[in-house]
Amino acid sequence: MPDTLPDHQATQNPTRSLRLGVAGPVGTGKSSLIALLCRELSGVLQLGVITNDIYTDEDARFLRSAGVLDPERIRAVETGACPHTAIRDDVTANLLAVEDLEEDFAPLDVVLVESGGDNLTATFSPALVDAQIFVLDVAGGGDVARKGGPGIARADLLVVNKTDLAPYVGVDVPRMVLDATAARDGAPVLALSRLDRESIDALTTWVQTLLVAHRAGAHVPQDPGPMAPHFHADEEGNGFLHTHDEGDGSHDHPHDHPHGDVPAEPAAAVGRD
Ligand SMILES: Nc1nc2c(ncn2[C@@H]2O[C@H](COP(=O)(O)OP(=O)(O)OP(=O)(O)O)[C@@H](O)[C@H]2O)c(=O)[nH]1
Repeated sequence: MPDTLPDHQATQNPTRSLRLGVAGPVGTGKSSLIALLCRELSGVLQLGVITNDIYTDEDARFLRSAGVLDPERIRAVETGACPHTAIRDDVTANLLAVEDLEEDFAPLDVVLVESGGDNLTATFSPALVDAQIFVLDVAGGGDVARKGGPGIARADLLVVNKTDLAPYVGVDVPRMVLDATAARDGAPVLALSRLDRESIDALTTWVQTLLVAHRAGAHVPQDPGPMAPHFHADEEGNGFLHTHDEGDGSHDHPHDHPHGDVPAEPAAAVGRD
């Protein structure tokens, strides 16, 4: 736990929070990790949460029903058929949501932004978040961290979640952490379980230490780089290859769905890879 958290008055912009992204594949525990942070830190920090879902507010509803934060401080962005585009290329809808939250509950310390459950390489734009956590779980297999993409390699923190399940899925957690640390050139990797008090304390300490660095101007947001090309299924059971190489939301498939904004007409099938 850091010794002191400088208060807002000491910062250049008293209404500007630390914006912290949480990304990772479907079901690895992003919403649960955010709920955990809210439960642990809402007594000492002013928090807000933005969730991204394709065309529901399911994650926001889960978090509101968890009763860990004033429901008014949890807001949903419906992202349309390319959920990662809203956190990577066209971040407007998310930025507006973050700024509204910061204004309505000023001064906020931390705004957590959850990406829609998405593929293995989803990354946030540094235009949207100051830092990002990438969440894997042991159920995805011990190899996944080693095979990783830009989120795994260059997020500010990699979480290997649900370590309590490791004995049931035959994963060697210390080995997985070592592999992940090597894939990240030594950047931090945290083995986490909601049942393991020590790991929860390590997570909250990491966030508070980051907040101190952010307020001191010592934290420099990193761009983990563009997402790797990935596949989306379409309604006919075919699909298209989707890239973010140009960093402007452009990609190589014909389509009529919106990017990063509330969808006018949600598509029926979206590939989650
Ligand atoms: N055993 C165990 N289960 C966990 C842990 N953390 C989360 N889970 C469970 O994992 C499942 C998925 O968790 P979520 O938080 O919904 O995952 P998510 O990444 O937000 O899911 P999407 O938003 O659908 O991508 C839920 O059933 C959680 O209860 C943990 O530490 N241990």
